[in-house]
Amino acid sequence: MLIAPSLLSCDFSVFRDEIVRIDQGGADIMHLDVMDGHFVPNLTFGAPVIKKLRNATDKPFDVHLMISEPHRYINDFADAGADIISFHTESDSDIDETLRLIEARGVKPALAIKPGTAPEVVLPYLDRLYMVLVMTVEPGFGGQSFMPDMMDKVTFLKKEIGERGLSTLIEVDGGIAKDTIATAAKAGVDICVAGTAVFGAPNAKEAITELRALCG
Ligand SMILES: O=C(CO)[C@H](O)[C@H](O)COP(=O)(O)O
Ligand SMILES: [Fe+2]
Repeated sequence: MLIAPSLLSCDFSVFRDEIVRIDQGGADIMHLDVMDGHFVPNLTFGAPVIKKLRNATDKPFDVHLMISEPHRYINDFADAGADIISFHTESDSDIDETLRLIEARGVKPALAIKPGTAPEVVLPYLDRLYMVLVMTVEPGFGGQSFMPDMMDKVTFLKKEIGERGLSTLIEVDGGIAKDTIATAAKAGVDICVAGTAVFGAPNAKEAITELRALCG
């Protein structure tokens, strides 16, 4: 299991130091939540901020776009140093065109689905995807409760990935904590995003170590 702390819950007044802290704490991937106040009712940061932070770590930058028109900004996030770009199937952008923009930049493409979205929507694109992001809360805010019934989507997608002989990864995002991560691990999740569970803990390194250990 790879642990991807969500910087959404970090202390933004020392954003760079927070990245260094979780890098040294054993984070595998840096999860960066981009929100536009339109696709979701919250605003965070964009490509210029990510670009300035890119040299704080060598770990991959996993950019989760919660924006209405992701296709308009793919080049900006690629220029900023994104390693993985996830965008939502529920956005207004054409999925095929947006994937092509990501592929053209050599960035790893991922599709994200909200809790109300059926996993079947990603199937036509599965063989092009590095990862599928299954949301386990409604996107927009950290600190919400994990939705265990989303694991049915993980099981469904893992089966499809296996049958097609693909290596597409499954990431879950929202409410991952000490009491929920084993459920995700059992379902076959490859990457767990954790915001509150890492940044709300007294010691981020211990929190990351404990989360990983709970996966068995
Ligand atoms: O995409 C997100 C919210 O839309 C965040 O990545 C997610 O909520 C992480 O926070 P937490 O672990 O506190 O639930
Ligand atoms: Fe996220």
